[in-house]
Amino acid sequence: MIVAGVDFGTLSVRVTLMDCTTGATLGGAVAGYPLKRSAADPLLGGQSHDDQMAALTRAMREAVANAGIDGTAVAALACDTTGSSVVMVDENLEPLADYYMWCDHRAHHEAAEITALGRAEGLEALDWCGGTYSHEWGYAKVLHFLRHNPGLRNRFATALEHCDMVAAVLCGIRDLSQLPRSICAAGHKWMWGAAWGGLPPQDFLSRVDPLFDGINDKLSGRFLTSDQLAGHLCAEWADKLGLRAGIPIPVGAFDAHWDAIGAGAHPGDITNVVGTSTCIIAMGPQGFPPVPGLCGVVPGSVLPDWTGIEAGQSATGDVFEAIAKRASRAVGDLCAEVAHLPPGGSGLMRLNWDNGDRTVLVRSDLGAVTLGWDLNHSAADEMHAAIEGMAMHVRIITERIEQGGMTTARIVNAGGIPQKNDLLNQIYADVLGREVHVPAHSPTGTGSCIFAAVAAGAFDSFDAAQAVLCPPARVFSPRGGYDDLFALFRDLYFGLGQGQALDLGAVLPRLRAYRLGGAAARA
Ligand SMILES: Nc1ncnc2c1ncn2[C@@H]1O[C@H](COP(=O)(O)OP(=O)(O)O)[C@@H](O)[C@H]1O
Ligand SMILES: O=C(CO)[C@@H](O)[C@@H](O)COP(=O)(O)O
Repeated sequence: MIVAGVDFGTLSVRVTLMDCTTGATLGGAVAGYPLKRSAADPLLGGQSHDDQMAALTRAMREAVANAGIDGTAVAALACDTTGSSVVMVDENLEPLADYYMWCDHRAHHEAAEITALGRAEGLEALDWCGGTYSHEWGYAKVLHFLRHNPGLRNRFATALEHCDMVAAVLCGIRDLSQLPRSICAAGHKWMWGAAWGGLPPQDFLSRVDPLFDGINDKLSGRFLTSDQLAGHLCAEWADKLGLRAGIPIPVGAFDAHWDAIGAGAHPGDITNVVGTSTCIIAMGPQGFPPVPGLCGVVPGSVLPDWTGIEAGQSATGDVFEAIAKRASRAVGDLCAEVAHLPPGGSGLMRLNWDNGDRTVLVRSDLGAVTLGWDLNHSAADEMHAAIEGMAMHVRIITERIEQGGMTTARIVNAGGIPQKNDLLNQIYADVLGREVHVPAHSPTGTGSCIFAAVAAGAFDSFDAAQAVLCPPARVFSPRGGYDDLFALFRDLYFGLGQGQALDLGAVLPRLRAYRLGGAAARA
């Protein structure tokens, strides 16, 4: 049986075709679409629905062609997308404007208003999102749209997450009350929770702004986990994509969540999806509580019977890229220069707040701090400190997840960067004091193939599908040496991050000692 996994990223969509019997990838293709930015409005990150769907058509046809199969042999199709990437539509599901992509940050006032009132009123749903409503999330974007587009308010019928819009369009769903609503998207970005009856109370939203009156009725639909079907491929889109009408399409979800499944993660594992930024995904037991700073905790968001936990770092590869660019060097070259350094050997400690802090401080206003500079430091030293800083930040997040009652089974490094940077994988293992499991080859698209395969009935469990479709793992074993440095990092992370004064006289000599120790170790 052959299935198609579709992964809508920020700049392109990738289609992957896999054989469920052998686990082989038969073919794949990528097609791009523009992310609309504006010098006049630097917070805007827009994208056209038509551009996305045209790219899907191109990528699907190319993938089928290069796999050398007949498109009618594809037995199911599943789509993951970024999020919260939101489109406002009319009653015919026609977009009223471009998507507010996840990286669109125009709605920061609206998010702050939701957070302030939610905290003042002790809104339970907010606790499950980590206690702060983000400017990247759905309700903030809807309110921004309604405030700034008075002429379109009458036509506004509903808003959809990208994964739900794609599924609805492909299935030809027109009845708004039947729209698929991914619990992954609704739970992590729209404060949806079965425990409090679904969306947050309408009267709370109306108190944020009367423009929200009636919004929850408009957000109706079938709120489902991704083991359930959104529907079946409609004739119109079967024709466009060159596939067979009627094949099943499961409810979609976010890319990072399905990346974790594609990388072979199981309940109890913590998966770092390391790319331009990092999404950290875990699956805890049922009953896992809300934990401050984790955004968020959503039963069923990754796998149906487990509690999905999401956390993250606002910039990872972007930080490496910025350091390399300032030195007119390549990231990989700088890493090769410092691959031999022992723990703390650069003598620098870097708090990677270049794009704020998503987890656990939840402060978008922070900027990066690097301590310990002397006249001999190079960009390569800073790169080493940046990788160590990322790893130590991951350890803080891991500890926070464990405070909720999860015992970590394995650390999995997924996403693009672990495929090209073994120094990073090794430092993560050393800092975390645990084995780090890295897929032996890139599993991009494997997650969506797994959800498609289960929808098609090729496997009777996600475990069984992962056993056949996921790549084996390379394992990086911990060499230790980081516990003291991490204790210092943790003091600085919480101290500086929460506005406490810093005793440089106590910190800098310790960093210098690490540098000198490193030099001695090299001699
Ligand atoms: N050798 C490398 N080591 C670490 N990061 C790298 C390396 N080469 C490129 N990068 C960074 O990887 C990021 C892209 O990550 P990737 O996972 O491929 O994409 P995305 O996050 O868009 O899915 C960029 O920020 C880039 O600067
Ligand atoms: O934040 C989420 C999910 O919550 C991601 O969709 C978002 O970071 C997009 O990441 P990518 O650009 O696909 O690496």
